[in-house]
Amino acid sequence: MKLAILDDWFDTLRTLPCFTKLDGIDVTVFTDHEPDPDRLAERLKPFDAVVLFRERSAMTAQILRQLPNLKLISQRSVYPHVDVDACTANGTLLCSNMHAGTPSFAAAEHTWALILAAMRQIPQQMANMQAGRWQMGVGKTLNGRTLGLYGYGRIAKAVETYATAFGMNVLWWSSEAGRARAKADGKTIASSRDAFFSTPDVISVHVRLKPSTRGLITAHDLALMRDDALFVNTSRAGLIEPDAMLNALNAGRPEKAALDVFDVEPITWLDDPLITHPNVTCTPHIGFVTEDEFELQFSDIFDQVAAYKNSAPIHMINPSVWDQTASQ
Ligand SMILES: NC(=O)C1=CN([C@@H]2O[C@H](COP(=O)(O)OP(=O)(O)OC[C@H]3O[C@@H](n4cnc5c(N)ncnc54)[C@H](OP(=O)(O)O)[C@@H]3O)[C@@H](O)[C@H]2O)C=CC1
Ligand SMILES: O=C(O)C(=O)CO
Repeated sequence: MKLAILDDWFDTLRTLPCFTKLDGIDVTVFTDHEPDPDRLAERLKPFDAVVLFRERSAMTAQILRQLPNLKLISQRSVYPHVDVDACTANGTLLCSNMHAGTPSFAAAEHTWALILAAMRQIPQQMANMQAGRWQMGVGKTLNGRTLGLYGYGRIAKAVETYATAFGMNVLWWSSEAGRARAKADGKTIASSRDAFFSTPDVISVHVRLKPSTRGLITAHDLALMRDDALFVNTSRAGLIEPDAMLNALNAGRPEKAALDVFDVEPITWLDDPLITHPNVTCTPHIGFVTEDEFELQFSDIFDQVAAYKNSAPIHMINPSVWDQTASQ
């Protein structure tokens, strides 16, 4: 069996203990990204199976038509960048690890790393020290402040548990269905969407990107935020209306942003006005990048590949789930 792993840009999977589950399988790891569909199809022709590190290479009908011998696609998490109908037409089995590992703790912890770094100006304080300057940037205490959480899903709930430990008040907003679930769980929901944006000291967004949530957070929403507030995004940049984040920071509302996700990843140029903005704390999409999380998630993926090779039963999810989720 020949397996291609796509978009493992830093060749990290090979270092995981669970990689040994692929023993006996001829594995090729592609550390570059091939954006051209026909060239990607050409690249994949020799392979029986493909593992998608995340939603970077779309498995479209155009590609799958050229891969009649592709037997298995296993993708981490669930995104709509794999054409389910084309897989069915092709006889390609599509699996995900979605129901096994969840990325909630790693991403939630990283959300807090960003909040703390921004509130205490840690990157700036460290840069000053390393430049030989002993200066004191005055930070903000979290205790007693209000955290606004947008989206009532796995990561938002994990983020909330740490907020409680910091003595923060939590105010929620989500889709109507999310708000109904939050209300049933006894959470405090903002009286209106506008009230949600105008009240908190920190707002963190935890929503999936799909056609209906693209541009969900608008320039109007950001302009409602306090002029001393922090906006945090570890979900997807496409949830924010194009250019709204930079314009809002330049207008001074919110004061700061802490970002793990960007419109184009990886960035390939210097002087990006958002990333180099003095009021932005940023990281290169590392919310889920921990040894523990990788092991948890790819262990499932590699089990599926090995099960397929050994003709053993594979954990599958209902294809209709693919319609419910999406990303960039
Ligand atoms: N930075 C990183 O490395 C990582 C980022 N992520 C990202 O974090 C985000 C959250 O993931 P996770 O918590 O697992 O997702 P979940 O699916 O558990 O939760 C998503 C939430 O979004 C809500 N939602 C959906 N549509 C809307 C809408 N129109 N308005 C408001 N809320 C809406 C859902 O509510 P409902 O379903 O009730 O409508 C749900 O509460 C995702 O974007 C994911 O891609 C995840 C892991 C790592
Ligand atoms: O699982 C996710 O949504 C991530 O951002 C990591 O790819």
